[in-house]
Amino acid sequence: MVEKEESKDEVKYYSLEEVQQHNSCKSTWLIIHNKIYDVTKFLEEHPGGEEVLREQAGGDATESFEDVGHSTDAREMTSMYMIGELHPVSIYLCLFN
Ligand code: HEM
Repeated sequence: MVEKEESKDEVKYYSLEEVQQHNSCKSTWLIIHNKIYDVTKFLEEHPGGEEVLREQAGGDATESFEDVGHSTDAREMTSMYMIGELHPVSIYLCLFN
């Protein structure tokens, strides 16, 4: 029987609270455009340095990510670290609180 290694069409949703727990160098998650990225293994490789990513750890890095004006290559690279999306309820709460 052939089994799929992973199902690409299944989106994993995380709440803002879950993302906020991953704010250390042991586990560093970021939100960019409502998508969640685990950049723990990328910290040392990031051309813009580790520090800028750490500053945003556990939170929404969309504005700083866009302010830098990342290249198309950098944008494509983000998909390697995407682990899921921000839960719609968290998006709603972020917008209206
Ligand atoms: C998964 C997320 C990210 C990826 C894959 C990524 C990737 C990259 C890459 C490939 C570069 C080299 C320049 C380019 O190609 O544009 C770069 C530069 C840089 N990045 Fe990121 N980046 C990410 C997130 C962030 C975030 C959240 C910030 C800000 C908090 C940031 C700040 C910077 C800075 C300051 C530079 C240096 C720009 C320069 O020297 O001109 N990056 N990044």
